[in-house]
Amino acid sequence: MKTAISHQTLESMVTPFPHLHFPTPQSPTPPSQDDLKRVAAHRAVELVESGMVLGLGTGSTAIHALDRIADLLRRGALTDIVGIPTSKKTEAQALALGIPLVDLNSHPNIDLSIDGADEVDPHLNLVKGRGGSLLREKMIEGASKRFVVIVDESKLVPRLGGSGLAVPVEIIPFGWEYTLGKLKKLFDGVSGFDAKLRMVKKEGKEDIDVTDNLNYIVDLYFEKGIELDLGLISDHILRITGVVEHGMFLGMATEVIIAGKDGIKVMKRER
Ligand SMILES: O=C(CO)[C@H](O)[C@H](O)COP(=O)(O)O
Repeated sequence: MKTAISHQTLESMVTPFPHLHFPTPQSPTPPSQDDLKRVAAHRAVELVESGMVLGLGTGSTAIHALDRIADLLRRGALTDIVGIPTSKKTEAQALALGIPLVDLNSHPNIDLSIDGADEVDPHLNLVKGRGGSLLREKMIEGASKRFVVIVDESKLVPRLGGSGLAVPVEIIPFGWEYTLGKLKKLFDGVSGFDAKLRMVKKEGKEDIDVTDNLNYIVDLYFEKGIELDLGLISDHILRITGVVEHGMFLGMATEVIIAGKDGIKVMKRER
């Protein structure tokens, strides 16, 4: 699989927003980040056809896709859709919206998954899982014929890990300090590297964050982004016993829909 993306091709794919209102130059309010997330999500939902099995993403961008799908189902513009949620949160949201759900066991061949991302690099590699759902997302999106990523332009980075935010790794709770130590050792000597167990505030108290799969998350920080070979890093992380999965989605996205102040850009991967 090779990516055919350059800045030039990216620019040439810029299209105006065809169906959504945006403030004109006369208008004082620029689109908010949430407006941009909704625009990208609605564009992706244009790819949904009746009868499809859909992977339903997790997060503040993916919820706009769920809302739109539910709206089209209610109006009869889409029929016979079933969705597979990538998290318990998405499952609850989809049920509340009336989207029929199935699971990966009964439906292992997914037509289309739509999900957000935390970072997108120029080769369509992603960091996902700052919302904690990376494992189910990777399983479901990996089982999809088409995996469409929806982001606002703030998610574009020259290299993964480059936004200063974390690259998450899901680990089993047993011996977590041992696994954290192994991850730290792997990147020993990498300047500006740090690794921390993800914590969460619950009722005013700090507690360990637990995933839908009852695992923990270690967040890896790379001050300058990952300057090493991503495939190699992926292999080394996955080889640590105690690691379940990491949040680098390499070569998985078939296209990325990016909403920015100037319009929508679509980056596609050639198969
Ligand atoms: O990977 C994810 C959750 O695990 C999300 O897709 C990612 O965190 C992006 O979230 P948002 O759309 O809220 O910015």
